[in-house]
Amino acid sequence: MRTRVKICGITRLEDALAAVDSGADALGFVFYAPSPRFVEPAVAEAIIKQLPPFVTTVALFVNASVDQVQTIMAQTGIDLLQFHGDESPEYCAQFDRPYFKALRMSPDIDVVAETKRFSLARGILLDAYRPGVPGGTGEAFDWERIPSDIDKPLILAGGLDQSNVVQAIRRVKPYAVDVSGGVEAAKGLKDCEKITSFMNEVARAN
Ligand SMILES: O=C(O)c1ccccc1N[C@@H]1O[C@H](COP(=O)(O)O)[C@@H](O)[C@H]1O
Repeated sequence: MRTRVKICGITRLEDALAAVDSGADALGFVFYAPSPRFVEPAVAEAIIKQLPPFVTTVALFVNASVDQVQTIMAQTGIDLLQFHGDESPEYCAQFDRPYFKALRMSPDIDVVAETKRFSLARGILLDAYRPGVPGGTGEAFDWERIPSDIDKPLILAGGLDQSNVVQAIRRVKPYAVDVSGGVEAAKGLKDCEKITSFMNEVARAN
């Protein structure tokens, strides 16, 4: 099966359209104010309204209030929620929208047990662990640590770029890959050539 691609940290329409033109399946919008990729909901709304059909839009949250998630869902019409903090399964499941849960690969994490805990998640995203930083570190983790018996679609993230994504796909065989820093010109600004190269490499791996 073809590996799906999510390009995260979209803040500009031109980056969104470049990602779509290159074949990205999903676009991520970061609604976590401390992130350099934070996008105002009104800006995300304007971008989303100009997208062609059949592109999945994803809202990324880190320990957001219920009210914030609901407000952004209503304003942007986002398709899918990505919870990248310490949210509980009950918290994640309360919204009227499908979600996937990000797990950070801390030294003692039990990925299989955590995946079972988030039984209603549509997928599990695995990201690098750096204490005190919820994500978007640009760092990869040891893919050998990924258990083979995860019973949900696996989204691989963390330090992916054009130089390592083929190896990552062939080793891990994820349902999807998620990239942010690896296709940027500067934090929050995508580089169209890097997006194209990344997408070409994903196609080569499949
Ligand atoms: O992108 C961010 O700034 C961010 C902030 C807080 C939580 C997650 C964030 N991004 C997600 O982190 C992973 C890995 O990103 P990278 O490719 O290593 O830069 C990815 O899922 C982003 O969506």
